Amino acid sequence: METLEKMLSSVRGNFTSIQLVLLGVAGFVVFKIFFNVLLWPRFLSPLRKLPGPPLGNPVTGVFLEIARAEPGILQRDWVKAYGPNVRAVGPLGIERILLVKPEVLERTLVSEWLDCPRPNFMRNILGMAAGWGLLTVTGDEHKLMRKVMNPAFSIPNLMAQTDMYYGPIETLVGTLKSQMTDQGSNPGGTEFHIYDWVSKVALDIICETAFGYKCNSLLDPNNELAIAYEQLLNLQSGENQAKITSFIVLPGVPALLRSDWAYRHRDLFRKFPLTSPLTTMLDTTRRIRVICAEILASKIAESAVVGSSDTASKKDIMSLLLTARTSEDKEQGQASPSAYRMSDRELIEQMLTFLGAGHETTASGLAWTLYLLACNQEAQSKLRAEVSEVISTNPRPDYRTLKELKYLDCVVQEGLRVLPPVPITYRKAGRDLWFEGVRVPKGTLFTIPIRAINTWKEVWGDDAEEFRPERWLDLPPSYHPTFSTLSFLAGPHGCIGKTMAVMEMKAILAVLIANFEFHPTYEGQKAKPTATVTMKPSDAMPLKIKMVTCQ
Ligand code: HEM
Repeated sequence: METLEKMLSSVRGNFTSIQLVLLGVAGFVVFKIFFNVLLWPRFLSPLRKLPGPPLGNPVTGVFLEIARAEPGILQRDWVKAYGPNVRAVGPLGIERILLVKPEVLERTLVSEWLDCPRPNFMRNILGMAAGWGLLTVTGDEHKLMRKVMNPAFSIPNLMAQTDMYYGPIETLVGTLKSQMTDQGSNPGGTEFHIYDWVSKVALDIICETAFGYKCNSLLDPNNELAIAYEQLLNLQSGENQAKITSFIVLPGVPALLRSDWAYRHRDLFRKFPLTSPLTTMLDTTRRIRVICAEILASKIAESAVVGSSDTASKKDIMSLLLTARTSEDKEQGQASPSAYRMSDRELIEQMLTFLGAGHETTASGLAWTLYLLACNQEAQSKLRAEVSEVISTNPRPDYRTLKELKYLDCVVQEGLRVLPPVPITYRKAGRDLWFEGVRVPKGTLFTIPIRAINTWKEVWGDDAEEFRPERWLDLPPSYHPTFSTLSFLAGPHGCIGKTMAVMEMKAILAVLIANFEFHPTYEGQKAKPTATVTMKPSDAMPLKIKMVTCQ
């Protein structure tokens, strides 16, 4: 005892108190890193019993492999190799488990969704790129916000909106036809980067259905919103994504990036390689917000002048949210403390969310489906036979007619199943949970490998990865109506725009397939998906198009 005291006092004698505190902090940090990166995942975690890929380098874990792979494919390979309960260790020892089985997905996405929120890094990235709206809120705030928005996505409203799709679709058909004529007759077909075109038509449709705003990106290359939005989308390379993600996870950064200071000093970010994409992101999202604010202001002014009945007659989502807000205010004199009243600022964030969540996803879904049809001429001809019969007599089929086109429905479901625009999503354990007898510690990351789930051979059979629309006419007994395809996810955070997106895709495909034939640009053309927020074609999907001569 005496010797120990002597040792301690000799140690104390050599250091000042501040040095001792610093030494203690440094020792704690080194131990914490050692514990998190090596001890916990390798020897202590209850999840270490689950099968999975080798832990790899302690600093990066499986991160580099994931970053290099085609989106969703590595996860699919893991499920094939290790079964549905896979554990993988990411950077700095952070553990993740893959959720594939319907029982576990049901708990995470539906019955225990409040205990399995979106992880902060995901909310911050979505908030930066797609507004601080429905995609970023959670818990009670989410429940209230979603309740206010659900009526805008109701079937009667979607029925009323369907006709709005056809203006942009007809413009697209006319533009493609005139470009084909300009390029002279080409028996093999004219090559188009199809993603760029469906992206424009999807932007024009979402602007009209969400805000009643004519963006006209198909015809007007100078439209402010289209330009700002295109610049924002161009940021979405894998490299930029990695830079933004690694910066945004640092403490305090999301709050900093939301501040006016960050916007005013946005040029500073350009000077450092890690933060360089943020300058464009801050600039473009601010420009989009300003345009959205102008649209909103004109709607508010319009409803004040001509009365809210005029706004009420409009079917775009923003007018509906505004009408709901105005009538609630009238009913209550002022909103009761318990009622959820969306402020102007929140409405603007929602507009950004609809643009972000509703545009690129639909455009990617269309591009992939057209590619799959180009590679499967038999399915394409069968679809043409079905849609041409309708389009030849009724060029603008309504909601009910589109819904009744059985093969079109099979094609859309199958395209979204095989190449889902959102190939992976994440949740985290908000508390300790038990899955299949294994304790899942609070903070564990859940990977929901949508692409792997959609093509899981245990459910879909040996041809699970093939595009075969007919399978929807005779579903396998192992098919689960909610959890066997998760292209739109499920549960309270499932896609609010699902029916709208499906109807829009159906209308666009019906008209395009009735007017054009789609072919690969070379034999054996392969899809080239790139990992951004959504999975889109890295080559903008070149396809050859020919006009359909007789219907
Ligand atoms: C083919 C097209 C689409 C696909 C594949 C798709 C897919 C998804 C997925 C997978 C999610 C869940 C994300 C997550 O929690 O991890 C989601 C959520 C969402 N989607 Fe879509 N979406 C599409 C179109 C649309 C459209 C057209 C809109 C609106 C106009 C929209 C609005 C939203 C919103 C607001 C959420 C957040 C819902 C919530 O958390 O309550 N989406 N979507």
